[in-house]
Amino acid sequence: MFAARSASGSASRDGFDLIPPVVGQPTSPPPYMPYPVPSHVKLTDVEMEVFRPSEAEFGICRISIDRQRRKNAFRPETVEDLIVAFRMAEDDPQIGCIILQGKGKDFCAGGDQSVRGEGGYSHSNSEVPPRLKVLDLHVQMKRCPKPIMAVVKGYAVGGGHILHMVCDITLCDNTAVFGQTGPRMGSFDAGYGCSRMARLVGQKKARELWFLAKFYHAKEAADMGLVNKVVERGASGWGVDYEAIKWARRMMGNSPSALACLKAALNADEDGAAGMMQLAGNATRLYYLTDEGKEGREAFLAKRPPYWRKIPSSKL
Ligand SMILES: CC(C)(COP(=O)(O)OP(=O)(O)OC[C@H]1O[C@@H](n2cnc3c(N)ncnc32)[C@H](O)[C@@H]1OP(=O)(O)O)[C@@H](O)C(=O)NCCC(=O)NCCSC(=O)CCC(=O)c1ccccc1C(=O)O
Repeated sequence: MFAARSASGSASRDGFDLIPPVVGQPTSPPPYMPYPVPSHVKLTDVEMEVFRPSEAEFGICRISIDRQRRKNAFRPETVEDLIVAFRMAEDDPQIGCIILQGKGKDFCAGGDQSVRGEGGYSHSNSEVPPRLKVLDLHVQMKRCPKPIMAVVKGYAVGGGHILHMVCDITLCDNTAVFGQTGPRMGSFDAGYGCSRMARLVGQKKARELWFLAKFYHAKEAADMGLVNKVVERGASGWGVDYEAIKWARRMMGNSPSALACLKAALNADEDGAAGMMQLAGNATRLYYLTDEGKEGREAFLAKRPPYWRKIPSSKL
């Protein structure tokens, strides 16, 4: 039961107190288990894990880029693994929230420059000129109906910085460093790398980030609106991982369909007709559940005219 509302109101009475306490202590690694990846799926550059806080809750799927020798820079195979991993997490009805992180000390140092050839990134199966397909991954992440949260430690630069910006929420610890390097490296992202950034930090600041290609520490990034919360790393280094579990449980305690529709709505203006289509798809999905939607299907299958007037909701 809720306590009686005080005259002045209270920010702590927002329902969070109804969620059971956080599991585990930040002195040991968070209790993720290997995700049950089917045997026909081979992930070489990405690790998938799962943590379900309790039987009553959805699970959190944690997707980690694992190329630590190159500061988790992504090559074409990494992007393909991420596309597969996000698809699995999105389609899994047991999963309520997805976390994207880098394994080890860094989030991601962008596109792997050592496999970048004359026309793009070399890959045996790629078209000519080769490309990273990372823009396809960005679109997939934005279309995913589940919240995606970036957990950033160390460098999130170049294409790695864009990956965190495309996520719905970003948490980081005080080791995090953010920035674009493209203009120094002979690269740029004129897609979400520009439009999303300008929406997050404003046009002037976005131009500063791209034109100067500077790096920014966690607090500066948070002050600019790139980051939701900076968490003290703590002695163990797991501080932000436990905070991420807390945020995920908080989101997963809310209505999944409400979150999916809100995500689509918040993306809609940036994504033009494709964004409206995503939002509209949710409306059609909900409509299928109405008596009116069912009557249309039943009438067709019974080879009779639909009888709309028997349904009160047809007055709309
Ligand atoms: C991140 C650094 C500042 C870290 O510096 P430091 O701590 O000193 O570590 P290093 O010794 O430099 O790094 C250790 C080790 O990792 C290798 N490495 C780091 N980053 C990369 C990388 N991006 N590619 C390949 N290898 C990398 C480094 O060489 C070291 O290896 P050794 O063998 O020990 O020498 C610093 O590392 C740094 O500045 N890194 C580069 C950051 C960067 O510029 N990233 C790429 C930007 S371009 C991009 O991301 C592509 C964007 C993209 O994909 C795209 C987007 C939109 C449309 C199209 C595309 C597209 O298809 O291109």
